[in-house]
Amino acid sequence: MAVVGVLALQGSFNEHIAALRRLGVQGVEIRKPEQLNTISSLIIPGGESTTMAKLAEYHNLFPALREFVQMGKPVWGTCAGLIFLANKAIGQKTGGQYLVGGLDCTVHRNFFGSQIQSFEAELSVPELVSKEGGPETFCGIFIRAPAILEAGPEVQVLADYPVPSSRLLSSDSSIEDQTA
Ligand SMILES: NC(=O)CC[C@H](N)C(=O)O
Repeated sequence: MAVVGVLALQGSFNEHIAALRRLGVQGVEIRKPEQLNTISSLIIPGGESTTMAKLAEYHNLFPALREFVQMGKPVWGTCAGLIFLANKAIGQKTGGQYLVGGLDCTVHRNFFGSQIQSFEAELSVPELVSKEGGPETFCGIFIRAPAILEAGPEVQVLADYPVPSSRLLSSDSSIEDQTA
């Protein structure tokens, strides 16, 4: 059975392990730097990136996570996990937070607002359909979701969500986000 590591500090790691199980893949909880040596791919789940970063720092995970990414091993980031993987983040709490980096993009931490503004939207995924078949759209679940505001030339965008230009203006990078 294939094995995938799931960073299990905070957030939806159980849900990711359950999703892997449904696909016939074993998810292994990762909490310590040395455990990264036992896996060849990793998922960083959604949750709360500031809290997750503090826990990762406490467990001295950042150097090992950065090395894992730099080795070119596959890493999937969901929501807070995406924030971890971004080279640059804006809208952070005072003092900022550590990032793993490796994904050439700028992410806005709480671009779509607070928890109560969470929503679902059908996203068109032509690239996935042409490669893998399946339905034309994918249901995106935006739970206090971050947004990628800029992506480097090597980043392949599989789906996007149109936002009103007023929203872009109100997500000024100089404003620190205190919404948690
Ligand atoms: N669903 C999520 O993972 C939300 C992430 C959240 N915006 C954060 O900063 O961590």
